[in-house]
This record gives sequence, structure tokens and C-alpha cells, in this order.
Amino acid sequence: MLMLRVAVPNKGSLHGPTIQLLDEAGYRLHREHRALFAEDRANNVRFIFWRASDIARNVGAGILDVGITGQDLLAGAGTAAHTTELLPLGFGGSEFYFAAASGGPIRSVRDLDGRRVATSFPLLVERAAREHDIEIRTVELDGAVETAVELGLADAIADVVETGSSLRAAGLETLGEPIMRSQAVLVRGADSPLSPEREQAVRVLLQRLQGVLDARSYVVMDYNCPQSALETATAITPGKESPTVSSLTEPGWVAVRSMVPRDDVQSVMDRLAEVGATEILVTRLEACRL
Ligand SMILES: Nc1ncnc2c1ncn2[C@@H]1O[C@H](COP(=O)(O)OP(=O)(O)OP(=O)(O)O)[C@@H](O)[C@H]1O
Ligand SMILES: O=P(O)(O)OC[C@H]1O[C@H](OP(=O)(O)OP(=O)(O)O)[C@H](O)[C@@H]1O
Ligand SMILES: [Mg+2]
Repeated sequence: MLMLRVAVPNKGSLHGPTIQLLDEAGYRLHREHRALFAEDRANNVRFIFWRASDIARNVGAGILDVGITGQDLLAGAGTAAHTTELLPLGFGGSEFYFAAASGGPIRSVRDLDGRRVATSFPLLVERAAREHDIEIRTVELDGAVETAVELGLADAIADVVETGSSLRAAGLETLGEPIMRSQAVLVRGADSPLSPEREQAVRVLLQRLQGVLDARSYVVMDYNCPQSALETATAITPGKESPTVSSLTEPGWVAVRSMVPRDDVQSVMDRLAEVGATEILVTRLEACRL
């Protein structure tokens, strides 16, 4: 049976979180030192270790069945029309900005008109320039783009900003709004049909990854509450679908179990306590399928 070909970033910011995600989703990608391939026979998947940028460029051509890459790399590769984003993965988050010397003559995106802009993503930057109705000349660098201004190679840059520390270290500041916001995504080619077996393997992969993401972003909350407060309490914890309500031996009281977004846990407990809920327990999810 033909294995599903899944491309995984072999280095860079997306490598570690991708391996972690696939591991939590039950895939076994024991990678020998710098191996190019790994097989998970139990799950009928063959992993290919590739550069995230090469995954973005090639997944649309049907060379790979699915891959994990960055939305900015897809936009930069100009392959969006041939690629379907199956699932945003919640890591590898970044913004992409124009930036120029702090306190220098370039103070806005308009001031970039007629200037040289260093970037690793010329397509993305040229598109942004058209949208702003300015003309720029891109200077392509594969990395360390922030150095280009000090070196006189360009008048400004356009690059990935995560914490902003690279920009600050180079004496640069962002101009205007982000050109784009990005995170890691699971993608497949839009034009290449897969065999029924591979289609099935894609469905399983997608469901498992979704399950891991849900387990990361929800907790289970249990509490007791007076029957009279049930309606108010379940409005506070509506759950992903609907909360489970069970009876208690204590007359006039019920037990409620519901999924709650992890980020809201403390404020939800405050509000439940206010309406009379007691014994509020929060449990982390190891895995789930919602
Ligand atoms: N601090 C960061 N630096 C670079 N990319 C980041 C960062 N945070 C998130 N990302 C995202 O990771 C992807 C970059 O992948 P890439 O394979 O180019 O890795 P990299 O971290 O830049 O490593 P390298 O430059 O060594 O190849 C992009 O989608 C980008 O938005
Ligand atoms: O806002 P920050 O947290 O500083 O992160 C952004 C920086 O990280 C990336 O560089 P990377 O480490 O990939 O090196 P590179 O420039 O050689 O690609 C990116 O290109 C920025 O330079
Ligand atoms: Mg980089």
C-alpha cells in the first residue's frame, strides 16, 4: 500500500514544534541523525524532512501529499492558488513588517517609494508595494536581513518579526501595519487527487492534529451547583457542544461537566463561584476528539 508522504521542516523555527505535535498525535518519527526520511508503518506515513520554504514551494506540485510550513512562506512562494490550507497549527506565529532605521528619514511606508528594500520574501514585498501604490527595488537575502541597512545594501528591510529583538539590535523600527500575520499550517496540493488510501490517511492525520490542538486549548471543568442556578451556570460554561448535567444525592443540587477554553479558566471559576457553584475542579486534557 502506498504511504502518505508528509513533509516536515528539517530545521528552523518550525522544526521542534512540528515534531512535538506529530509525536503527541501518535506518529512515530524516530529520525536518525540528519536522516532525510522516516517511516511510520503503523500509521502508513512516510515523513520527508525538508526546508519549510521548499515545502511551501512544492506541496502544490503534487510531489508531496501534505506538509507543514508557514503561511508567510506560502505567500512568499506564490503558490497559494495550488495549495489548500487544511489546518492552522497555533505555533510559529510571527508578523512580517517593513522596517527602517529608527529616527532616520524613512518614517512611513509611503517614504519607501523609490527605495531599495532587503528581504527574503520578494514576491510578498512586491505585492505589498503594489497595494501601497509605491515602487521599490527588492534586494534578496536568505537571512540576517536586518544587517542590510547598516551595510548600505538597502534603505529599508521587510522581514519576520517575532519578539522584535533582532530589529532593535540593528537599530531598526517597524513602519505601518504588518504586511501579513503568519503561523504554521498543514497544507496539501489543491490540484493533485490522492488515492483512497492516502485520502483516508490525510483524514486521520487531520483529525489527530485537531485533537491535539483542542486538548491544548481546552480543559475539562467539573462543578456542583444548586438546581436553581443551573441555567445561569451553564450559560457561563456552554461547552464546545453542550455541558453534561448529572444528579447528586444532595436534593436540589446537580453536577456539571463542561469544556472550557484554557485561557478563560480563572475568570470562568470567578463567575461560577459568584452564582453559587462549589467544588469547581479543572482537569487538563491528555488527548481528545471533539
Ligand atoms: N523568530 C522567528 N524567526 C523566524 N521565523 C519564525 C520565527 N517565529 C516564527 N517563525 C516562522 O517560522 C517560519 C520560518 O521558517 P524557516 O524554515 O525559514 O526557519 P527559520 O527559523 O527562519 O530558520 P533558518 O533561517 O535557519 O532557515 C516562518 O513561517 C516564520 O513566520
Ligand atoms: O523578532 P525576533 O524574535 O528577533 O525574531 C525575528 C528574527 O528571527 C528570524 O531570523 P532567524 O533566526 O531565522 O535567522 P535568519 O535571519 O538567518 O533567518 C527572522 O528572520 C528575524 O530576523
Ligand atoms: Mg530565518
